[in-house]
Amino acid sequence: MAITELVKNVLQHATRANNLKLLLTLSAFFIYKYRSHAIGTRRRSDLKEPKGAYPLLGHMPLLAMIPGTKLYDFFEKNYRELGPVWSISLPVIGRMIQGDSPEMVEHVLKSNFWAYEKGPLLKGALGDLFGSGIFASDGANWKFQRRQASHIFNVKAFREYTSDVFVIEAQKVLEYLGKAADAGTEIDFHQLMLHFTLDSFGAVSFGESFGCLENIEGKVDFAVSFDDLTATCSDRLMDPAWKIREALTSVGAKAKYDKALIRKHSLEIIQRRRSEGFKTVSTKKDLLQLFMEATDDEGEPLSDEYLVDIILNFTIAGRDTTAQALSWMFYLINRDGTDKSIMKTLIQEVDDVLGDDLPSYDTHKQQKYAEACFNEALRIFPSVPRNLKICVQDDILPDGTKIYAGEWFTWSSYVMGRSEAIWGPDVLEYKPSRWIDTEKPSQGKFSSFHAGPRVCLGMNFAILEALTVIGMILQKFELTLVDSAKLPPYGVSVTMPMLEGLPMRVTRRQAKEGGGAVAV
Ligand code: HEM
Repeated sequence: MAITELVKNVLQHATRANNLKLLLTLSAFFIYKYRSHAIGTRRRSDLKEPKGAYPLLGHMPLLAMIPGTKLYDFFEKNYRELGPVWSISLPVIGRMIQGDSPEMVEHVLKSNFWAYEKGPLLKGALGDLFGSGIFASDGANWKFQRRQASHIFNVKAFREYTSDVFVIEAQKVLEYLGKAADAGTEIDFHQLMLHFTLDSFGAVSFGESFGCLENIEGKVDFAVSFDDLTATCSDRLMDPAWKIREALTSVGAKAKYDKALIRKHSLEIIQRRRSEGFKTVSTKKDLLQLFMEATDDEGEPLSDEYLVDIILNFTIAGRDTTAQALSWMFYLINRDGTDKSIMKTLIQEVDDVLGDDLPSYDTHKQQKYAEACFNEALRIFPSVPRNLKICVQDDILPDGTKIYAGEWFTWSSYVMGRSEAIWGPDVLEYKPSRWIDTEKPSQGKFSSFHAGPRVCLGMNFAILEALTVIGMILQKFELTLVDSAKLPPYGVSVTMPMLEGLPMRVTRRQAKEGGGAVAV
């Protein structure tokens, strides 16, 4: 009753002049309240912040002005100037507390795991890509998928199956390199690796390659839609108004089209598998078959839509990350200033371990130096350079910083991988030897594969895939950068793509007595 009276009163006095006064008073109130931080966020004068916050908008204008190819440099600069803990506030998204130290990362991802989640904002932005798959899920749904997948990834037959797939797909890479070497044409190594990992994933997931390596200069619809949708979803993470932007531009319709194409293609494969059954001459099964044979907690088989989500999540998780790491590794080894003995040691190991033979599931365990090269590249250019989790229970970080429910904890493996305090004075040097005969760094120190209960499930899978293709390429070819002085610009995404690819030249290795280089 009292409210009705109040509303009546306000309406009676709601002249144009009064409305203006009310509006001005409210605006003044909000501008004063949010004078140094974004609307909707808590004021945190206890935290260091980069200069340039606006009333109501917080750091949004500052972030919007940073060119995409300099985003992580902004984080690195703040780390140097403000220390490992600092914060920004953004409208709609909220307050982000950056904590770039191994202790903080271990605290959030391991010790206090249940106080942090992916949260609805991430699910909304990435939902078209991830659906209800493992990446965007929390709680019971995440737990169920993690349990299923952990089991499957440990099945020996599956590991052997993947190993065979990588060899078959890497052979197609060699054919392409052979042609480029003979014709003397430059290649885009980054694109080649993206094709290799997508085709390998097609074969591992669905039992059939997507055919990208057979059509390198052309376009495969699935791959194009997959890339475009990944880029669209990544852009959403930087733009609180993405829904409006997409509704007003053609981006929204294209995202719908891409999502429909990818899902239709995946569903067709699943339905074909259901009607025709799994044809195999051995005991080896692909990922789809293993998940189709799995049951949920009630003992029911998984639905087709759910299977699509699961398989697509694995493809997204494993495709770009591994291809990017391989590309940055070949860049780092060949760039000006890198010790030339690194490549020689790597080739020597390939010759010693593989000779003229094809790699197998067992040989990759002996490629210790190649694995060190791969990890060292992931330290300097982590495939997931920046990450975030939303706090769901008030918490205190190891340095005493409070973090309240609804605020984000963010961290950057890119920044930590370049920190002298964490890695020592030679941090910017590409130095695989730091991985040899030393204790494995903690997950907090080397966080490129994440940490704690949600640590990357495909780490060994990625290493196996990488070592297979590295070994097979170096058995037969020498690769050099077209411009060894140029740092390839990175693109802003959830991962770390090379914006302009990686132009390389390729020559055949000279045949050597006692094995090593042979003709393709
Ligand atoms: C160099 C290659 C790779 C890197 C650097 C990498 C890194 C990561 C990172 C940082 C995460 C955490 C993401 C997050 O939750 O925000 C992650 C999660 C995950 N990765 Fe990888 N990954 C790689 C390859 C792979 C491959 C090949 C697969 C699959 C075969 C895979 C499967 C997964 C899955 C399923 C998760 C989600 C785990 C969970 O939420 O419980 N990854 N990976």
